[in-house]
Amino acid sequence: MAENANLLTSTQEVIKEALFRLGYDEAMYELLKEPIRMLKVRIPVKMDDGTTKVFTGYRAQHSDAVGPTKGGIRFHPDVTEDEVKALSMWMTLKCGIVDLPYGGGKGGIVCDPRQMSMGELERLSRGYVRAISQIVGPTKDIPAPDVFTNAQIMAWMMDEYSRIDEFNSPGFITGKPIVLGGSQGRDRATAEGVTIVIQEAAKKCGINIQDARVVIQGFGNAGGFLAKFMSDLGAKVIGISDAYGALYDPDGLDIDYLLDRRDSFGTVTTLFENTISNKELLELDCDILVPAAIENQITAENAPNIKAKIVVEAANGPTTVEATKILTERGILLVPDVLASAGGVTVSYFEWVQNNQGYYWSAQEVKEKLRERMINAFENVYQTAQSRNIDMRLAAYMVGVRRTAEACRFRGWV
Ligand SMILES: NC(=O)C1=CN([C@@H]2O[C@H](COP(=O)(O)OP(=O)(O)OC[C@H]3O[C@@H](n4cnc5c(N)ncnc54)[C@H](O)[C@@H]3O)[C@@H](O)[C@H]2O)C=CC1
Ligand SMILES: O=C(O)CCC(=O)C(=O)O
Repeated sequence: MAENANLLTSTQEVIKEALFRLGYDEAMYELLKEPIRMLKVRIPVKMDDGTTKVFTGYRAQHSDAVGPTKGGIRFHPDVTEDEVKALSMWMTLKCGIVDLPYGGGKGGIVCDPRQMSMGELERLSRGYVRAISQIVGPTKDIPAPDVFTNAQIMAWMMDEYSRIDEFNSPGFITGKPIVLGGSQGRDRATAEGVTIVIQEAAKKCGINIQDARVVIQGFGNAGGFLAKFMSDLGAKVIGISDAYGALYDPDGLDIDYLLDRRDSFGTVTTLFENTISNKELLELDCDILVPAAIENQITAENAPNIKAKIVVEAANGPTTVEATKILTERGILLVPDVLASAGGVTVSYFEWVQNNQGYYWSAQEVKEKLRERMINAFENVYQTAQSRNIDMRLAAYMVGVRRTAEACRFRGWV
C-alpha cells in the first residue's frame, strides 16, 4: 500500500485509534477529526515596486472545548489548508500533553519571506491580523511564531490587533519582544524542551549525553538553539542542515561559529562548498537524530536506513505514521513532535499568564516551570507506551486527546 504522506488524513488515523482505545465512540471522532473553524483569507499587500500582490492565509481552530485555541503562524511557500488543519490538531494534542488550558489553533500564509522586504512583511503581517481579527483575541485564539516568523512579526501583529481592539493587548499573541510583554526564555523554549526530553530519552536508552553524536536537521529557532544546548552539554553535534543543504564533520561542528554566520532565516550552509544533502544528513551514523525543520522527512523509504538510537521530533510532523512503525520495530526510541516540541507553547502559556496578571517572572522561574512540565509529560507518555505496548506517537495522542474529549463530554457536545 502506498504511504500516506497527507498530514491531515494520517493525523486522523492516529486520533481515531487513540480515541477508540480510550473508549470514545464514532461521534467523538467525528467532532475531533477536523478543526471546528477554518478561516481562509485573501490579503492584498502593496509591494515596494508599486504593484499589489494578493496573498492567501489561513487560521484553523481545532477545538475550543478546553479553553481558547493557541498556536503559531507560519510564513512559507508550501503552506496548504490541510497542513494548517493538521498543525492545529497537533496543537490540541501538545496542550493536552503538557496540561495547558487551551485547545489547538494554527495559522499560515502562503509566501516566501526570504524574498520580501521588511516593509512588505510588515504590511502582510498587519493585513493578516485585520483579516482574521474577528475570530482571534486574548480569550479566543492566541497566535505565536512558527516557521519563518519571529518576535518582530509578533510585535507588528500585536500592534495591529491593539489598534483594532482600541486597547493595548499583549495577551493577543505570544513570542513578542520582551519590551512588549514577551516572556523570558520564549525564544529558546522549544529547544530547551527538546533538550529536556533528549536527556530523559537518553537515560531510558543508557546513552551518556557527553559521549553522544547528534545530528540536527534545521538550523532556525528550534534547531539553532538546540545545537547550542547540546554542544554546551558536551555532546558532539556532527551534522546540521538548512533548506539548502547540510554540513557534516565526524569530529563535531563548531556550533558557535555557525550560529554567528547564520542569517535570520536559519540559513548557513550556503557559505560552504563542502556540503551534503538533507537526505544524506538524516542517514548519518549518530546516536541522536533531531528533525527540526519541516514535515515528511523520515518516510517508509529512508526509515530502514536511519542509524540513530533515538529520534526526537523538534519539528512538527517530520516522520510519517509508516516510518514511526518501522523505527519502533527497529528498536529506535521515537519521541514524537506533540511531546518533544511542546516547550514552545508551554512558555507561550507562561507569557500569556504573565500578560494577564501584569507581573513578570525571572528567566530562572520560567526555566524551572518548563522543566517540571516537560519531565512529567515525557514520563506520562513513556509509561503509557510501555504499559500498553504501543508506539510513542499513539501513546502521546492518547495522553494528548483525552482532556479535550473529556471537556467535550462534560459540555454535553457528544
Ligand atoms: N519556533 C517554535 O517555537 C516552534 C517550532 N516548531 C517546529 O519546529 C520546526 C522548525 O521551526 P523554527 O525553528 O521555528 O523555524 P525557523 O524558521 O526558525 O527555521 C526553519 C529551519 O528549517 C530550515 N528549512 C526550511 N525548509 C527546509 C527544507 N525544505 N529542508 C530542510 N530544511 C528546511 C530552514 O532553512 C531553517 O534552518 C517547524 O516544524 C516548527 O513547526 C515546533 C514548536 C515550536
Ligand atoms: O507558542 C505557541 O503558542 C505555539 C507554538 C507552535 O506553533 C507549535 O508548537 O507548533
